[in-house]
Amino acid sequence: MSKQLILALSKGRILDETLPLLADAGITPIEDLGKSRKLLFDTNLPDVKLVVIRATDVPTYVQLGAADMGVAGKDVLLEHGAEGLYEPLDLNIAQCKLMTAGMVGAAPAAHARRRVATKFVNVARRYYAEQGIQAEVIKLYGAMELAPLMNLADEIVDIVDTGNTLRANGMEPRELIDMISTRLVVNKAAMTMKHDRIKPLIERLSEAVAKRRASATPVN
Ligand SMILES: Nc1ncnc2c1ncn2[C@@H]1O[C@H](COP(=O)(O)OP(=O)(O)OP(=O)(O)O)[C@@H](O)[C@H]1O
Ligand SMILES: O=P(O)(O)OC[C@H]1O[C@H](OP(=O)(O)OP(=O)(O)O)[C@H](O)[C@@H]1O
Repeated sequence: MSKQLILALSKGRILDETLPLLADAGITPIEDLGKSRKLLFDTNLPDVKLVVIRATDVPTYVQLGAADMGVAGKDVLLEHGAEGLYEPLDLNIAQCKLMTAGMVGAAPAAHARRRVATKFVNVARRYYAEQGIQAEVIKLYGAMELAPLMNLADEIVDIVDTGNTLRANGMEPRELIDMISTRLVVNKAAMTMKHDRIKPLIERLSEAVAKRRASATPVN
C-alpha cells in the first residue's frame, strides 16, 4: 500500500462546501478544481492527493482501496452499502431528508402494491419491505418528481430539502426514511495501514466541523 493518501471528493453540490472544511484541516488543492478538466489534483501536502468524481462513485473508490478516504452523502452510502468502509465523521453539510412522496391528495391505501420511482433502489426495496408494503421499484436517474405526474409511478423515494421541487410539481412529502448529511468515509485497510496519517486528518476535520457548528449557533 503506497504512503500517499488519496481523498475522493464528490463533485456537484457537496464540493463547494467540502473545500473550506479541507482548508481548515490544512489541505488545499494547488489549483482551482472548478477551472480544470483534471480529475486528480495535488495539494499543498506532498503526500495527499484529491480525486473529484461523481458522488455515486465515491464509495466504490474507497471500498476497493483506490482512494483511502472519501466524502459522500449518507444517501449514497445507504444505497451503496457500508462493507469495507468506516464512517468516522459527519461533516454536517448538504443536510436534507430521504423521503417518500406522492401527488397531493393521492395517498395510496396502506398495504396496496405501489409503483415506486427512485434512483435509490436498494434503499427503497429495504424500506418498503420493512413496512410490509409490496412495491415495484422503478430505477430512474433524475427528475423523479416527473414520474407520478406522468403516471409512471404512484410514489417516489427522493431527497427533500426545502420541499420546493415537490410543491412545484403538485406533490407532497409522505414518510421520512432517513436524515441525510455528508460523511467522511475511510477504507478499513487504510485505516490500519496508514493510521498515523489518517487519524490526525480526521481530528483536524472534526475540529473544522465543530468550529463551523459553533459559529453557526445563534447566541441568545
Ligand atoms: N436539495 C438538496 N439539498 C441538500 N442536499 C442535497 C440536495 N440534493 C442532494 N443533496 C445531497 O448532495 C449530494 C450530492 O448531490 P448532487 O445533486 O450534487 O449529486 P447527484 O446529482 O445526486 O449525483 P450524480 O450526478 O452522481 O447523480 C447527495 O448525495 C445528497 O447527499
Ligand atoms: O426540496 P428541494 O429543496 O426542492 O430539493 C430537492 C431536490 O434536490 C435534488 O435534486 P437536484 O437539485 O440535485 O437535481 P437532480 O434532479 O439533478 O438530482 C433532489 O433530487 C430533489 O429533486
